[in-house]
Amino acid sequence: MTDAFDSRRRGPVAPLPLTVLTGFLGSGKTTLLNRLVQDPALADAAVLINEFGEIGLDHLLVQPVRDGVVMLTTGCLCCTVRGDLVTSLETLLRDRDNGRLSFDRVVIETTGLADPAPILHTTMVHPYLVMRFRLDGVVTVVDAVNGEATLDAHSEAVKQAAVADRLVITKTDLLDTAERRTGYERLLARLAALNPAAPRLLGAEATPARLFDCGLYDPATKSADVRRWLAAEAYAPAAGNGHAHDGHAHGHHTHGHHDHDHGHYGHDPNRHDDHIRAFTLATDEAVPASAFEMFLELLRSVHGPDLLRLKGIVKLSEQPDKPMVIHGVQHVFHPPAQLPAWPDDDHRTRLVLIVRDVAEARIRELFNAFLSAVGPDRPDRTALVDNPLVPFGGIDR
Ligand SMILES: Nc1nc2c(ncn2[C@@H]2O[C@H](COP(=O)(O)OP(=O)(O)OP(=O)(O)O)[C@@H](O)[C@H]2O)c(=O)[nH]1
Repeated sequence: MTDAFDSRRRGPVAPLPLTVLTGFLGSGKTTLLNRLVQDPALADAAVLINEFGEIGLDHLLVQPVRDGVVMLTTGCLCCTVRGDLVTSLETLLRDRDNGRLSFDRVVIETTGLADPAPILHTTMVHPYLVMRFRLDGVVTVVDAVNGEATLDAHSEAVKQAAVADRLVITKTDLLDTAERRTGYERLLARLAALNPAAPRLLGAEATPARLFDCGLYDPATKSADVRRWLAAEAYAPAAGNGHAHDGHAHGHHTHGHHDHDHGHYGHDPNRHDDHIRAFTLATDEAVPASAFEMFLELLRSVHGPDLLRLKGIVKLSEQPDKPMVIHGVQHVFHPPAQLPAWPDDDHRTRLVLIVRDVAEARIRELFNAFLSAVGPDRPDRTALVDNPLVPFGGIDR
């Protein structure tokens, strides 16, 4: 069957949660997966890996199901990626639809050097896959000992940390010298600044319960848990719009309480993480759908690759009681979802952004311009979009 409808249930099939597991070369992804696949909590999962060999499944009493797919005694399916990822996912879905395989979630392990964004794009942009999967979250593995050096040397590693919903810290057992422990403290502070909202889980804390279901929908309540998903409180205060949060990291699973100073620490001006900013925008004001769409379009077209992550809940003028939830990774946006009601008493538009090499003030100004909260020295919305002489004026870097 090749459409999104399951004839047995006569209706659209609920999209399957998809988790992307990323992390730098040697950070411990395979070791983590090896532990996870043995957990009965992954009995309903299909895990896509590059090679069975890497994960050393031999001792787990595997049962080959078909070429490239084995089932562990726990019920977890391990599948090697054959050809490209899209083909592998389509084949898996076909097998599931035909009752040949049974799974209710998918985990994809990326190769260490990979920028996770293309994988997210693949599943969020593909016209069929986007109907069948919903992004549950990005899990990024970071090595406690080598993590700092890796962040220094590789901008991809910084990006992997910045787009994560969960950070798993491995190799803390190797923090046996004062020097390593100090380096580790610095690493934690850097991760907190790069990605304030992502819980940092140490080795054994990285259980399926904490790694999965970090998407918008809470499977326990079958409703959207916007507060948890957005975690806006974890970000630095949303200064400048009068609706600032207090900016403290939410306490659970975080280790050490570090001030979020937007990455303005350290002495090396070329540090990759100094290029990353994480912040929130918030407002009470409702925004017309067309204006908000245009705001996103401008963000996307001008800052696309540098817009690492954007999540938000938006109060539209047309339907202020039914907020819209948006979710984007770089220039790709998940189809927006409309909620039947506000999930709690906080009825403000809140956007959380993680960007690279874009001044926070620029995006804040653009946002305010679209809200028509025009300052004397700022272009208003009309000037931004209607003035042919100043195309996209005022939103350069
Ligand atoms: N001491 C210690 N070693 C670990 C830990 N996690 C992983 N390792 C070791 O680190 C090395 C790399 O781990 P892998 O799990 O292969 O890392 P990976 O991210 O899959 O590596 P690539 O597939 O090369 O990207 C292996 O030798 C592991 O045994 C840990 O928590 N503590």
